[in-house]
Order: sequence, then structure tokens, then C-alpha cells
Amino acid sequence: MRPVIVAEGVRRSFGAAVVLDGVELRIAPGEVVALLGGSGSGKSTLLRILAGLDPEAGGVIRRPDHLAVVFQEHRLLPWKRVIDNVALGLTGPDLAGRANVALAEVGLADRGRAWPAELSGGQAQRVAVARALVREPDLLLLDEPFGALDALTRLRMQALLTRLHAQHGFAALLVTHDAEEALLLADRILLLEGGRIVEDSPVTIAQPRSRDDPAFGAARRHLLTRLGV
Ligand SMILES: Nc1ncnc2c1ncn2[C@@H]1O[C@H](COP(=O)(O)OP(=O)(O)OP(=O)(O)O)[C@@H](O)[C@H]1O
Repeated sequence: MRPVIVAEGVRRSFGAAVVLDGVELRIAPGEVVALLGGSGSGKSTLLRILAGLDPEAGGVIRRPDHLAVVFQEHRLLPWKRVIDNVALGLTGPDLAGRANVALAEVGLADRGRAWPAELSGGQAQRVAVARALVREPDLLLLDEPFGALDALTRLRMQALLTRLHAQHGFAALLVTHDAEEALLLADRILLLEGGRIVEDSPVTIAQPRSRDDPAFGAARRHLLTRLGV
């Protein structure tokens, strides 16, 4: 199948510091790929490049027509109501209707008229997911999307992402430094180190996955060792 995104020879330096040094990556339609790496390994830099947000980067990238990004912070505009944040920049008919459908899918059907400041952190992040979803992305880029949330909200958001993926079938690249999150959600895990992808392995544990599964524990230990934890 034709990959939804292909990146070849991605390079990025900041001054003398080479952060990405020839990254190769491809993601199949519907595939969920986690990008793991230590702090400062260049995960966010790579995600921004894949999203088309870094004109300074080197390399060749072929992107899908419909791509959406969710960042660690919700990045909602505080002076726009929730529904207008979701519909922001959309074109086509029935913007409010489509935004309402997306809000309902993340469990916020009744909050469209609210202001971002009236939402909890988890709700605001759900709105950010709705804003991505309404674009019907072929590829969803997620940069530590649940990193700022408390543990319980994080679990709920992970379950939400799994459900939305099952319903919509988008491909996703999930940047995380959480080996468990990667093992719970991903079909494949990439490890970024020294500016390159140094490991690219499928997760073969059957879904639904449990942290209590011995295979899960073994895979987690392997990843933590590779991350130097
Ligand atoms: N705009 C910038 N100017 C200068 N250096 C930068 C810039 N953006 C990133 N860097 C540097 O590039 C390196 C990689 O940063 P990046 O944020 O991509 O890492 P990361 O793997 O996402 O880290 P973390 O898990 O801590 O978020 C770091 O050393 C960082 O200081």
C-alpha cells in the first residue's frame, strides 16, 4: 500500500548542533506509529518537520493532503468559543454542523458555546483533538498530546484515541517519552537517537493490551534499556 507519509534524508541543525542526521520514515495508511526517544533527541523537531512547520529542514517529504497536528498544549484561541476554535480555518458547507459532530465524538457535545478558559485541561485537549478530527486527517501527528494531563485523564485520553482510530482509520504518529503509552497504542515503535531512527520494531502483543501481560513487561524492559533508563 502507498504510504501516507514518506520522509527521506531529514536533516536539521541548530547552529553547530546536528539534531536530525538523515531520518528515514514511512507510515502506512491506518498505521499507528510511536516515536520514542530521550529528552532532547529531536522528537518534536521531527514532528514539526513532518507537519511542514519547519522550512529550514533538509530532506524530502511527501505528505498526505489531509494532515492534522495535536500538540502538548491545546493551542486554542482564548477569544473564540469552543465551536469556533474547532471550525477555525475549515472550508466547505455546514462548518458548525461538522464542528458539532467532532465535539460530540470527543464527548463535548454540550460545550460548543463555552470559552476555552471555562474548560479543564483534559476538556481543552479534547477540543484540540476535535479540531484535528474535523479535518478528516489521513495522518494525525501527536506531540506528547497527553503529557500535561493527570494520570487518570491521560488513561481516558488514550482510550479515546484508540476509539477514534478504530472509527476513522487515520494513520498516526505519536511522539512520546512514555514507553508504556507507546506499547499500549502503537502498531510499531521507532526509537530516535543520535539524530537517526536506530530501532524500528512492530508491537506484536495482541489488542486489547494489558500492562499485566508478561509480553508487555518484557517489551517495556527492552525499551527502557534502549532508552538508558
Ligand atoms: N528552535 C530551536 N533553536 C535551537 N535549538 C533547538 C530549537 N528547537 C529544538 N532545539 C534543540 O534541538 C534538540 C532537540 O529538541 P526537541 O524538542 O526536538 O527534542 P525532544 O526529543 O522533543 O525532547 P523532549 O522529549 O524533551 O521534548 C534540543 O537540544 C533542543 O535544544
